[in-house]
Amino acid sequence: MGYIHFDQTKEFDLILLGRVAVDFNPVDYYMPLSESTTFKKYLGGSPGNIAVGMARLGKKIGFLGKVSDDQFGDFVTDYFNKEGIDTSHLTKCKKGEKIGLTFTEILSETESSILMYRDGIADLQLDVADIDEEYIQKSKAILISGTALAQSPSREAALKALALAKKNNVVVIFDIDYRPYNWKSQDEIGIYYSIVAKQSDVILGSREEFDLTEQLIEQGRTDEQTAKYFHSIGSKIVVIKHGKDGSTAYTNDGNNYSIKPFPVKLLKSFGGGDGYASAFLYGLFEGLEIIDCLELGSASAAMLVASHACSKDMPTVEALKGFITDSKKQYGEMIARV
Ligand SMILES: Nc1ncnc2c1ncn2[C@@H]1O[C@H](COP(=O)(O)OP(=O)(O)OP(=O)(O)O)[C@@H](O)[C@H]1O
Ligand SMILES: O=C(O)C[C@@H](O)[C@H](O)C(=O)CO
Repeated sequence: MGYIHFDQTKEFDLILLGRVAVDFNPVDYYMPLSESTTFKKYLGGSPGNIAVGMARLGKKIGFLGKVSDDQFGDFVTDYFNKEGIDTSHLTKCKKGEKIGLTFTEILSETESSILMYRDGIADLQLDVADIDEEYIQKSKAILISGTALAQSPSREAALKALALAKKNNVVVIFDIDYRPYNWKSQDEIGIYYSIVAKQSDVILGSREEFDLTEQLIEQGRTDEQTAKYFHSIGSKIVVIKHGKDGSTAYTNDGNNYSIKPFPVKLLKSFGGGDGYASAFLYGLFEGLEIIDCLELGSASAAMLVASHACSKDMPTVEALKGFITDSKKQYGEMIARV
């Protein structure tokens, strides 16, 4: 059943709004970051990773974002260009703002942390003047990444993009994407996350991220109560993730579909969410059944937590489907289906 109507006449499948950053993942991992000496550099930033993931899956992707006017800004822009992602609206800051740097600490297969350098950050300089209605009109959907709401002027830019998407019948996808670093207060998180979530067709987040979103609406909701609420005000699909315990998609016809993680040898515990989002959304654009979209998302997530990188290790359709086939051969057809 098609829960989301995408206008097939549009040039872009998805335009993402938010940060693109630079990840430095230690080569000498399974030790404290303070002891690591060697790192690999990758494009990073959750929406940046999702953009790469969806481009790898063959989707036509645009991006609304700001980067630094330096070699790292060039790196991510060139990377997007090589992946076929439109960078016409990925613009450079003019006052020396710096791109986000993410140093990851991989203590063990299951313990990781992320040290973010985000002072004077470029991506939060996205301005309402950068939000072009003609660009948004060209897309089936936009994805707003929650961290873009953390500070002005990016906050107002994201809200303008939201308003223009609604005005032009462009599907709105909200990846809640909570990163504490740039938020000034819990109240601001509740205010701005709820504004966007209430107007979104698809919402993706962990239970904790939905709790933050609902803190000024009603606290302590169950997943079912959360989904029912957002469906009652217009959301079509609510996806609630529970890490290694899997995830569930709630659709506005009252059905829900759950998926478990694919068994995989973990290398790191982060990056799964970006693989999950890119492959799940790919499935939606392909018009697949929700359970098939979830299976793709769960498989991509597993591939990402088993990899050293996020963006660089995003799978192609062939690799993703090969992983699923191999997993089912090894563990059984229902390995991830609940
Ligand atoms: N140990 C694991 N083995 C296999 N898959 C996993 C594991 N941990 C997480 N995943 C997959 O990754 C998905 C997303 O993970 P999680 O719920 O942590 O989202 P997230 O916090 O947004 O991820 P990220 O670390 O990218 O921000 C899970 O729903 C699951 O499918
Ligand atoms: O989202 C971030 O800013 C961190 C990313 O750069 C990093 O790749 C990650 O943790 C992805 O989930």
